[in-house]
Order: sequence, then C-alpha cells, then structure tokens
Amino acid sequence: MKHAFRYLLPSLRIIIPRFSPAPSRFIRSAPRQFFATFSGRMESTTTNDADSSGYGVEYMPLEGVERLERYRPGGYHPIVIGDHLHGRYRIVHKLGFGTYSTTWLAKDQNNGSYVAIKIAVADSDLREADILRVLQDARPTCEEASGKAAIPSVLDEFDLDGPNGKHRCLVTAPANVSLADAKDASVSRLFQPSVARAIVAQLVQAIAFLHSQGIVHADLHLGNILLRLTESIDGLSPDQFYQKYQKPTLEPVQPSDRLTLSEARILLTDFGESFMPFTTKRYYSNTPDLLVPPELHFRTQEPLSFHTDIWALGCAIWSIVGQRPIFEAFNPSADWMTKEHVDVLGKLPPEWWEHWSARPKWFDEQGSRIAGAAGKPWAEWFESCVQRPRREFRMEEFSEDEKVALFALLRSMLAFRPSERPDAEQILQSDWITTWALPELESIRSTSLS
Ligand SMILES: Nc1ncnc2c1ncn2[C@@H]1O[C@H](COP(=O)(O)OP(=O)(O)OP(=O)(O)O)[C@@H](O)[C@H]1O
Repeated sequence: MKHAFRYLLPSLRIIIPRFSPAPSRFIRSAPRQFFATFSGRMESTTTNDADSSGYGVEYMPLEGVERLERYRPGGYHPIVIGDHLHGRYRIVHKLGFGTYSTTWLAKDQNNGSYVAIKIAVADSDLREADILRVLQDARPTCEEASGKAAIPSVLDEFDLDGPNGKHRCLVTAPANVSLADAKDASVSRLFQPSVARAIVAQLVQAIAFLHSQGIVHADLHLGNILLRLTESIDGLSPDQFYQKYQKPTLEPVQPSDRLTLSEARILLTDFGESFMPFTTKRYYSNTPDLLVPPELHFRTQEPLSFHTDIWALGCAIWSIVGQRPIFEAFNPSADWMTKEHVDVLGKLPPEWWEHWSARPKWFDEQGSRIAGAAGKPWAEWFESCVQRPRREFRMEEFSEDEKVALFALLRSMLAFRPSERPDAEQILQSDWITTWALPELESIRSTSLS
C-alpha cells in the first residue's frame, strides 16, 4: 500500500484557489515538501508575447505546473481543496494536468470512494467520455477482454459552471502516476525487464482491443499510460489520506527501476484525441512531435488511421524497454524529425526521399550522414538506449534471442509506409509478445489470483 502512494506523490501538484484575474496565492507541492503554503503574488514576467497556444506569457513558468495564464475565460477552472462539485464530490488533492484539463482526486460523498475528476478547459468539448462509453459497452471476445481491463470506466460525467465558462467533467477511478513520471523518478530511467515485458503486453492488448472497436487512440505516449493503484484507498478519510501520504520526506518517490512485477498493472488514459477512422477523417495529429509518424509529413492527403497508433506504440515500447526514447529532439521541426527517423531507420522510401528537400542538410544521396556527423544505426542505438544502460545499472540485459525477436517486432512497427506495419492483432501474435511479454503478464495474473 505504501508503495502505491509513493507513486502518486510526484503527480500531486500545485493547487490554485479561486481568484480573478490572476492567481495571487497558491498551494504548491514540491518533491520534498508537499502542501507547503505559499503566499504572495506570483512573479510576473516582463514579456507579454503570445506562445504557440495563443496565451500571452504573464507568469514565470513553474516546473511541473500548468500554464497559469490559462486560468482565464475559456481556460482552466480554478479549484480549491475542499470544493464540492456536482453535489457529491469533495476535492481532496490534485492528480495532474494536461493542455486541456486539470485532474483532481475527490471523495465521492455518496459512497465514500475516491475518484479522479478530469475538468476540461472551457473551450474544449471533451469527447473523451463518448469514446470511453463505446469501449465500456463493447462486448469483447475472450482475447479482447484482457485489453478492455486496461481501459478506464466512466463513473460519472457532468458540467461545471465557473468564472471561466462551462467545463465538461469526467469521473473515473484514480490511478497512480504515469510511466513517464515513474521513469523521471528513477536515476536509471529503466524498468526491470520483467516489468517492461508485462507492461508492454498489457499495452498491446489494450491497443488491440481499441482497434477491434474501430477506435484510434491518437495520443499514445508514456504520459498517458498510468500505473494502477495496487490497493484501494477508499477506506481512508481525507484527513487520514493527508496524514499518511503527504510527508514526502517519509514517503520518497518510488522510481521506475524499483517497480515490482505485481505493481506493473496499467491503465491507458486520455482519449481526448481519439477518433473513429471509419466515420471521421483526420488529417492532423496533436500528439507530441516526437511521436508523429512520417506519413503525416509525406502523405498529407491521406487520413490518419490505426497505423498511426502502431507507430506510437512502437515508440512507446522502445521507451518502456529502454532508457532513452528512440527519437530525440527539443521542440523539433518536421525536417528534424525526419532526420531522426532516417538516422535510426535508414533511408526513406524513394518517393518520400525525393520529395524531402531538406535531405542534403544531413545526408548524402545514399542516405549516409554527411562528413563527420554520426547517425544512430538501429542496432547501435538499441545498444546505447537499452542494453548499455542496463549493464551500467547492473540490471539484466535482454538476451540475444530476445533481442532478435524484439528487433523484428519493433522494426516492423516502425515501417515508414503505414500499410507495411502490422496490426495490433498481428503484434499480439508476434514472437516477442508470445514468448517473452505475455508469459510475464500471466505470471502477475496467476500470482494475484493465488
Ligand atoms: N484517473 C487518473 N488518476 C490519476 N491521475 C490521473 C488520472 N487521469 C489523469 N491523471 C493525471 O492528469 C494528467 C493529465 O491528464 P490527461 O493527460 O488526461 O489530460 P489532457 O488535458 O487530455 O492532457 P494532454 O495535454 O496530454 O492532452 C495525467 O498525465 C495524469 O498525471
């Protein structure tokens, strides 16, 4: 139990009380000092430049905290601890935030359970619940049922009127931190091999289930994969919760590399970008640039489909088994991302290569890096991102046999041409998943049943 909330700690972040137009007092949690109250006006920057989201920069950015400028009409809803929402949910703590929402831990006064309430910005229509309901109502086959287990259920949904507008609220079960947070909390940034295998197995099952229902997740990354709580917290009153979990010096963050197999159960979240390609044509992606697949740059006339998730799934699997992501960049351009793809995966298909006018900046016509620069050939890059860090942190490496099977799977998922990527069902049947990942997942299931 203690462990579970150690994970929760890094995602408990600042709380902004109600005031307008700008917050002047806030409660902030920091890694070693939770719920320290800070009074006084927040530091204001001198610039008023608008950022890419159209919001002017008015406050010094706070690490791990949502953009404060977004607390304005059309933006986030201001919440204070103790707020009572929809006549039944008392806000107890904060779980996280995204571009389109903040998420809060609340106690449901009707039945005593804890819930997570995602409060959308007032501009957003938060269609996530529609997608989740389709998934909830689906009648999966036996094989698909395992994938459904990783999808959150909608417990409630309501609108909230506030100073910044009307906000759609989605209520689901609370989970632990994301895989991205768990990695950030560890020095090695690695998961134990068994944990990585079990997580990947669940993730592939979840995507296979989603795709079987005609839904593309469209924003698949480690920040949207949450670890489940390993035990219920419903028995705790808010005071007991505070007493028990808000002393971070006593409850250090559990790093990814100390996650045990029994704790490696996930929930796939954030269906805010999800869509049904059979009924909706989508030509853009709001997923982080690092995960945008190459067809978005080279086949702009073709709508996105399930293949987009497969590319993102390949990138996510790499990050789960390894230390560093497969493609790296800071605020990258489309050309930079293509350079990353070619560096790791080799030359683009001929028609795309011809079309890519920026190629001479980095490559000769054979697809080799121009003088002096080093590329990141696949096998060497795997060694740098996955195997070497495992050795350095005295963690088990992947055996030669397993590496071959994993390579085969990842290479196929990261095929440049979307139609050449396997579908989720084929991935579930692949050698690596059936020989290494699923058996690891089975071992958790059999232990939790016994
Ligand atoms: N059920 C939950 N339990 C615990 N934490 C949660 C839960 N749902 C969301 N969170 C936290 O809130 C964060 C933001 O949620 P989410 O990614 O769904 O928001 P978003 O506004 O759609 O984000 P994005 O910018 O990725 O579109 C998550 O990264 C996670 O840390």
